[in-house]
Amino acid sequence: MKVIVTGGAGFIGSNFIFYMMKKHPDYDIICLDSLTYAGNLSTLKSVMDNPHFKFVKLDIRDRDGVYKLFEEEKPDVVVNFAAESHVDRSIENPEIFLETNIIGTSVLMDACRKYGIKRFHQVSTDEVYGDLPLDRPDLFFHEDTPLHTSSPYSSSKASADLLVGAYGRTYGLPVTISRCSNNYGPYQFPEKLIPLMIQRALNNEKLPVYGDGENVRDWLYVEDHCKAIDLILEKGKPGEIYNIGGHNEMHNIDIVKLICDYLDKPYSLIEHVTDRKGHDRRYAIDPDKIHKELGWLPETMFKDGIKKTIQWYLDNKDWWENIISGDYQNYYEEMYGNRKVLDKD
Ligand SMILES: Cc1cn([C@H]2C[C@H](O)[C@@H](COP(=O)(O)OP(=O)(O)O[C@H]3O[C@H](C)C(=O)[C@H](O)[C@H]3O)O2)c(=O)[nH]c1=O
Repeated sequence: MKVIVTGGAGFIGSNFIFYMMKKHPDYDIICLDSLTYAGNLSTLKSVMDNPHFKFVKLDIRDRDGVYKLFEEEKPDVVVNFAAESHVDRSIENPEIFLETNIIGTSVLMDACRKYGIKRFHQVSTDEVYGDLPLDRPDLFFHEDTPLHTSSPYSSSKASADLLVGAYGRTYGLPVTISRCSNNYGPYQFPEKLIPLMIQRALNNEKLPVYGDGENVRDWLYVEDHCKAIDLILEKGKPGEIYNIGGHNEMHNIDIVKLICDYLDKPYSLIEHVTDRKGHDRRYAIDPDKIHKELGWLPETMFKDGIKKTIQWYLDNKDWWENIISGDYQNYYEEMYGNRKVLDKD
């Protein structure tokens, strides 16, 4: 089995490569990644010399490059993790989100059509469903919940999902889609809530919580997510969508306080700042379908996953210190500097 993993030098993609190489040591894995700011070759150093692994630096928008790769490699399966994924960046600069997330996905699927494929799997997000109100804890996203996006990021992912469905129906491409909730774990780029707060708390820097901090996210340990995708590749039905949630809803402010507690840092570091534009209030997935049909359930309790994650960032300071130096630091200071500190009451 030959699997192309796009975006494999990023957070979820790299964790998926590690998971697959352990679970299926006989599979050949090709990582296709353009190494944007969020992709890191150093993340993949433990697999670089494995004869079943190959890294190819390529942008999924590069049609000629993608076709050439497919012609040479004749992959059986493509799992598309490659995406611009950060909501705040999409609000500042939507264009690259549309190009990579929509056009890039269509280029990959055109290559699949041209060279043949057993499965094209699209890694998507629960953000395509929009948000749920805080005062209706009885409501959850289901696979047939209407798409109702808020940000340029989620709109680009929803557009890609629609295209994937269309390629399945019109061209008979064997496609599946998964929509996950918020992932956390090792190798996450420190612009996302959990690693950002860990890294800043360790440096005794202010912890910027958007708005009142009551927004809810459903946290999924990245390895559980990887297991679910592997199951979908093995047992999922072409044409189907599977939601993958952690069944673990938490308010942002509680996560930030928990990180302070683990790192023995004072809550006085926490600063409520201008809210994200269009900020989704609550995400919550009902994982019933993937549980009933494929037997998947999240295995990692949040209290264990967050401990493992914090410990990983403590043990791998070199990895993230390297990443946040230089350009990223300047970018972050600019973004963060634009946010006003809100009064406490
Ligand atoms: C960076 C940051 C975030 N936040 C808030 C904003 C959100 O309510 C929550 C999580 O934010 P983050 O940007 O880490 O993740 P989401 O916007 O929920 O989106 C993430 O999860 C979905 C499923 C994807 O599909 C996205 O690709 C992924 O980025 O913390 C703050 O309060 N302060 C901060 O400095």
